[in-house]
Amino acid sequence: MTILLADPVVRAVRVLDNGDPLVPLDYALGVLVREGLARRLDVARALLPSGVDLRVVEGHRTAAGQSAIIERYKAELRGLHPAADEVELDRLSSRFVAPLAVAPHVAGAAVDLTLVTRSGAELWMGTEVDATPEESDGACFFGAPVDDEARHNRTVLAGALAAAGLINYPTEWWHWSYGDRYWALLTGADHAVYGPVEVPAWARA
Ligand SMILES: C[C@@H](N)C(=O)N[C@H](C)C(=O)O
Repeated sequence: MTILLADPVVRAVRVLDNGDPLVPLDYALGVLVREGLARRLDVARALLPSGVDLRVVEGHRTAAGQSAIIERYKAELRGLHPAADEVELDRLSSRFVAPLAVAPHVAGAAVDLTLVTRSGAELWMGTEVDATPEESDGACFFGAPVDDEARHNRTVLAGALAAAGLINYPTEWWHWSYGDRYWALLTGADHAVYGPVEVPAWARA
């Protein structure tokens, strides 16, 4: 059964931040991630079939950016589920966006990504990156019944990223992380190694 990011077991995981800095990815303009994650993405890239590469769409996200996505999506959910209380809204929204307290992107520990050919064409994955459960009728879930091409490409993506030490958030085929609380919970690590981190001065506009 999928553990959602709103589940209290995620928040209960300890964080002992190892202080890895945020670093830019030279193959993804404007994207910052923790150094340990960047190294693992390099490993994953090397494991991909010839002619296929990662397109990293997003890495570190500010707390304000995370909160804005939460508020926007919760407003949509309130319209769709007028009888839902706040606990249920938190649960539903965490299928698509993490609660701020445990947000992997805010820790620089997560990437949203897909696969591209050498010429930059995106491979078919069954949905666009960031399609909500409602927009995609559930096809955004990694294990959803998608067509053979999308299943093959999701399997290639997962094979490289999992071998490099990342874990997937099962409600989003494109979301992978290393070092955050969710990663620690799923891998059985004693603690998370990345907590919330600010954008360094050198990277601010
Ligand atoms: C909003 C979506 N792109 C995303 O990043 N979701 C994950 C679960 C997150 O908020 O960490």
